[in-house]
Amino acid sequence: MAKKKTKAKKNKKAPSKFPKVIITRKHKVLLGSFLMLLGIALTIAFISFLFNWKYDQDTIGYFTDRNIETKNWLSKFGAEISHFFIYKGFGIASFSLAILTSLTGIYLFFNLNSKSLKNFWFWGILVMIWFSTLLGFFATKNALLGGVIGYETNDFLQDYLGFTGTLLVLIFVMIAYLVIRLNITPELVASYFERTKKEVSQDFEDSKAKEEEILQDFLKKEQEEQTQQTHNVQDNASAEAKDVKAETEETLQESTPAPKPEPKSEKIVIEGNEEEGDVSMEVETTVEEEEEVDTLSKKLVKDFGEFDPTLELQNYRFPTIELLKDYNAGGGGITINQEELEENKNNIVNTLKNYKIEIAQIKATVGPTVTLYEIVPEAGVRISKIKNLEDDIALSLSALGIRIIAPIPGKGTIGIEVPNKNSTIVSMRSVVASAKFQNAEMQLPVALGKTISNETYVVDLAKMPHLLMAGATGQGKSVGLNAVLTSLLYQKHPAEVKFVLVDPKKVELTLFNKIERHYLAKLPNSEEAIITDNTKVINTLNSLCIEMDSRYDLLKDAMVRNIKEYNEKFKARKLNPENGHKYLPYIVLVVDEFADLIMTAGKEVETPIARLAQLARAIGIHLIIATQRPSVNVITGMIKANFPARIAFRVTSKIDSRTILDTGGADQLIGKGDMLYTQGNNLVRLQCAFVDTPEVEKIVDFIGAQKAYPDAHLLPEYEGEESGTGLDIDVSERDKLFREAAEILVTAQQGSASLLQRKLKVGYNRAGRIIDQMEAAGIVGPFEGSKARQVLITDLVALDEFLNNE
Ligand SMILES: Nc1ncnc2c1ncn2[C@@H]1O[C@H](COP(=O)(O)OP(=O)(O)OP(=O)(O)O)[C@@H](O)[C@H]1O
Repeated sequence: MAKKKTKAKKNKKAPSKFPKVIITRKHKVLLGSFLMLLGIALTIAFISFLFNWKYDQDTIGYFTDRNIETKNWLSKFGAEISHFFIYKGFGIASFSLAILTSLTGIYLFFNLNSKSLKNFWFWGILVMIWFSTLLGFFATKNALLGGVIGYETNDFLQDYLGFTGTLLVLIFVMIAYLVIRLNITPELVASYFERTKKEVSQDFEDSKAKEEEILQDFLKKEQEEQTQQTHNVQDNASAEAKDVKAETEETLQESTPAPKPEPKSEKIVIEGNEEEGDVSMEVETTVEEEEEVDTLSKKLVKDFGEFDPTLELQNYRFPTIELLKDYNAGGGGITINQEELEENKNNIVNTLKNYKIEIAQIKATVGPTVTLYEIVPEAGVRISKIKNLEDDIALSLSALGIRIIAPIPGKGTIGIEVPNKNSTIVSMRSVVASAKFQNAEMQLPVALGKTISNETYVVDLAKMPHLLMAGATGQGKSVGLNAVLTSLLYQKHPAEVKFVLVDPKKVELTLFNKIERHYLAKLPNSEEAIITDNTKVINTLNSLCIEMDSRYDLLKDAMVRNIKEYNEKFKARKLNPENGHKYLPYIVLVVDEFADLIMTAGKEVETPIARLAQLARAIGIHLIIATQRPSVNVITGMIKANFPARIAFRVTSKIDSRTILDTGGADQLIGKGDMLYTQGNNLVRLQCAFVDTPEVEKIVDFIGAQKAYPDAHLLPEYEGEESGTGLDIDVSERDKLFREAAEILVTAQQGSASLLQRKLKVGYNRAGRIIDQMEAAGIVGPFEGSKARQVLITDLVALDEFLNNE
C-alpha cells in the first residue's frame, strides 16, 4: 500500500516536472557562449601560470586580500584556478579541461548533436589522468608537469605494482585508447606500412623509368650525330650503337615493371618408389587471393570519411521547439480534482455493490483526458460477471466515454476509464520535448501522444510498418496526421525521409507544399507534389511499386535484408554508386480520405496499395491511410490484413469500431483526439498530441526558408494507361471489325461507342476498345466526356487512302 502511495505521488508530481526539463535555444546560446569564454580564460590563465607560477606561489590563499598582486594574466582568479588545476591537480594535462569546456560551449552554442560530447568528456578526462600519471612517472622532480594527482597516482601504482608494473599499466591504457577511441588495429598499422612500402617502391620504379627515357634520348641524339660522319666511321658507329641499343634493351627489359605476381603457389612433391616403378607426383596448392573489396571500402572511408547523406544540405537546421505552442504554459499540466475523484470512486463502488460485486482495492491513475480506476474485486468474484455487466455499469455511471477493460491484460485487475470533467490538452511541444522522443533510437520515431498514466507514447513507423487511421469526422484525424508528420520533421533530415502526400480534400495537407523541395516526393513532370486528383494517385502508387521493385534489386545486389543494413553498407562506402547504388531515403505515403479514393478508383488503387503494404516494409516505404468512413467496403479484408497498426478515433457505432480494431471500444471514446491504438496485440488508449494548423505553418515556414534541393525527390516515371491513350497499340492487334467500324464512324461523322455497339452488334467493352484503337490510329479525337468524339477523317475516300498508306 505504502508503495502504491509513493507511486501515486510520483504520478501526481510528474507533469509539474516537465517545464523544468526543457532547455530552450536561448538558454543553450547563453550557456554555450559562457562556456566557450570560460575555456579561453582557463587557457590564458594556465599558459600564464607556466611562466609566473613561482612568483604567484606566495599569493595563493590570499584571494580576498585586494592588496596582494599576482603576475598571472587573469590575476587572482587565474593564479588560484591554475594553482588548483595544474599544481594541485593534473599538471599540464589540465589544458584538456580548458579544451573540453570550450568544446561544450561550442556544442551548445551551435546546437550540435550532444551525443558525441559525452564521448569527448569521457576520453578527455581519461587522457588527462593518463597523461598526468605518465608525467608523474617520468618527471618526478617537476611537480608542475604531472601535478599532485599525477604524482600521487603514480606513487600509488608504484607502491602496489612497482616500477615495471606501472609502466605496463600506462602502456595498456595507451593501447586501449588507440584501439577503442581511434580504432587503430594491428591490421591498420600493417596496411599503412604496406602502403608506404608500395609507394616508395613505386617512386623507385618511376625514377628508373625516367632514367631510361633520358638514356634513350641521349642515344637517339648520338645516333643522329654519327649518321653524319663518314661511311666507315658510320659502320663502326652504328655497330657500336647497336651494341649500346642491345644493352639498353636489356636494361629496359629489366626495368619494365614485372607482371603482377600470380597468387603464390606451393609445391608439394609426393615421391614415388622408383624401384617399384612408381612415378612421383607434384601437388600444387594455390594460395587464396586476398579480397580487395573490404580494404578498398576501408581506404575510401579513411580518405573521405563515411558517406554523409546530409552533406548536400549540411547547414540544414531542424525546427526548434519554440515553434510549437505550450498549451499548458499557465496551468502546468494535469490538474487533479480531489472531489471529482472521490465522487467517481463512490459511484463505481456503489454501482458495483448494486450488482453484488465487492471491491477489495481501488486505485486511480489520472490521465490527460480520462482517469483509470483499477479495481481488484474481492476473492471469489468472477471476472466474467463484471464483463457481462459492462453496459449496465456504464449506464449507472452515466458518463459519456466510459470504457471497461475486464481484465486489464497482464494485470489481473479490472479497469474502468472515466472521462475527466476538465481534460488537458496534450501539446505537441510536450511530447516532442520529452526525453522518450528525443532519445528514441528508432528509424522513424513518431510521438503519438500520452497514455492514461501521462507517459509520452512513441512508436516506430518503420516497425508498424503501415498505419491505418480511422474515425468519424471531427474527432481528431487530421490533427493526428499532422502529429505524425510533425514528429518526423523534428527527427529526420530531408535526406533521410520523403513524403508522398495524397489529399483529395485539398485543404488538410496543402501547407506542406512549402517544404516540397526538402521533404516531398513526386512524379517527374507533375507540377504539384501534393496529389489532390484521384486519377493521378494511381500513377503515383504504380510508380511507388516500380521504386519498390528497383529497391529490392539494389538490396539483392548488396546482399542485405533491409534498408537499414543497405544504408549502413552504403555509408561505409561498400557499395559502388557507379553500379546504381545510392542512399535510400525512407518514403512515407500519406493518404488522407482513403474512402474517397476507393470509391472513385476501386481495384485500381487497392491492388497497388495492397502490394506495397505486403512487400514494402523491408525497403523503407511506409503507408499511412486515413479515412472517416470506416466501412467494410473501404477497409477491406485485404487492407486490414496488411495494416496491423491501427488508430481509431471516436466512431459512432460498435460495428465501425469492430471494422477498424476488430473489437469494440472506439465507440466509447470521447473525441477530440481521444484514441485507441493497436499494433496487432494490445489496445492502448492515448490522448493524441495536439498540433494546430498555425503551428504546422510555422514549422514548414521555418524549414521552407532554408536552402533546399533543386527539386522535389523524383519517383520513377510511370505512364498510366489513360495517359498513353493506347498510342502504342499494334496495327496487327487491331480488332477484326476495325475497318468496318471506321467506315461507320466516318460515314456518321460521330465518334460514339454506342453507335458501334448498335451497328456492329458488339458489346460495350469491344466497342470501347475499337474506339481506343481508332484514337491511336488518328481516326477519332480524344475522349471528351459526355460529348461524342470528334471524327478526324472527312469521308470514306480519305479513310481508304489513310488506311492504305499506313
Ligand atoms: N489531440 C487533440 N487534442 C485536443 N483537441 C483536439 C485534438 N484533436 C482534435 N481536436 C479538436 O477536434 C477538432 C477537429 O479535429 P480534426 O480536424 O483533426 O478532425 P478530423 O477527424 O480530421 O475531421 P474531418 O474528418 O472532418 O477532417 C479540432 O479542431 C480540435 O479542436
